[in-house]
Amino acid sequence: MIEIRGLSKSFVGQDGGRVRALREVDLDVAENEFLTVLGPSGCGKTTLLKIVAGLVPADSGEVRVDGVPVLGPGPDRSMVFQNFALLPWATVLDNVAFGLEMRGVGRTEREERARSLIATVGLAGFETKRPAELSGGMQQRVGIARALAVQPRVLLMDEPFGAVDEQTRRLLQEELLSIWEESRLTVVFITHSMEEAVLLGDRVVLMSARPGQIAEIVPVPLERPRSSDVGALERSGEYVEITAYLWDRLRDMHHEHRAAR
Ligand SMILES: Nc1ncnc2c1ncn2[C@@H]1O[C@H](COP(=O)(O)OP(=O)(O)OP(=O)(O)O)[C@@H](O)[C@H]1O
Repeated sequence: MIEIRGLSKSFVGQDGGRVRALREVDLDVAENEFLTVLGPSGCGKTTLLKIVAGLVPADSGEVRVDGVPVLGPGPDRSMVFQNFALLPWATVLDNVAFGLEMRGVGRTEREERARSLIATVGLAGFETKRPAELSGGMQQRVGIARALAVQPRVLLMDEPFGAVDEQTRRLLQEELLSIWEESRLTVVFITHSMEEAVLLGDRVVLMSARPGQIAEIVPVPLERPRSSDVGALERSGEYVEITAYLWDRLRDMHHEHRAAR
């Protein structure tokens, strides 16, 4: 469904030097797949996601969604950001309905859809609050509802649970899993957590640093649905084994990177 071919991207750093963020990345994401992306800091994960979102142009290569080249942002793809990126002056309801308003959906319909999604993410009753009145976890629930409001086919999530406490993170993981299990969404999810990558993903993409390339793709053959008993899953031998394998690979990559410098 998402085809990424030969994607390269460089930036000019503050010292005027060139930073190669991505080099010749090829990746396919299947329809309804939950793909997680893991890699050392600065390996180009966010850049990759932003190029798929159409927010940043690639230097070379291309991204296609259902065969159509990505030339900019589109209603088929929604992004969820680590720092929530909500409109501070707008209510929860208006934040969630914002994308629909931009697309010209009438007030009654957009408010109806927004209310239903606010309930889905567990925030019924908070429609008139503003972001500053909410906890980080609640703000990210708004971020997820806002992304889902436009009924995208692809959800692009950039470390969405990186800024919330551990307990909230667990709840949000379970909620995201159940939303995804009931939908036909395709998800690309960036994380720093090996555990999160395994818990959520059908496959884990391991990226290596400078320039960012795909080092390996690790399948996660754990049973679905996973939302009902995350605790049991985390105690299973398979889960522990895959997580340990990811750590071995990341540690090797870290040592190789240090040796090459
Ligand atoms: N707009 C920009 N201008 C200059 N350099 C940039 C820009 N955006 C990203 N970079 C550089 O490109 C490289 C990849 O950045 P990117 O944010 O994609 O990595 P990341 O893997 O998401 O990092 P992290 O895990 O720390 O969020 C980094 O070296 C970063 O400093």
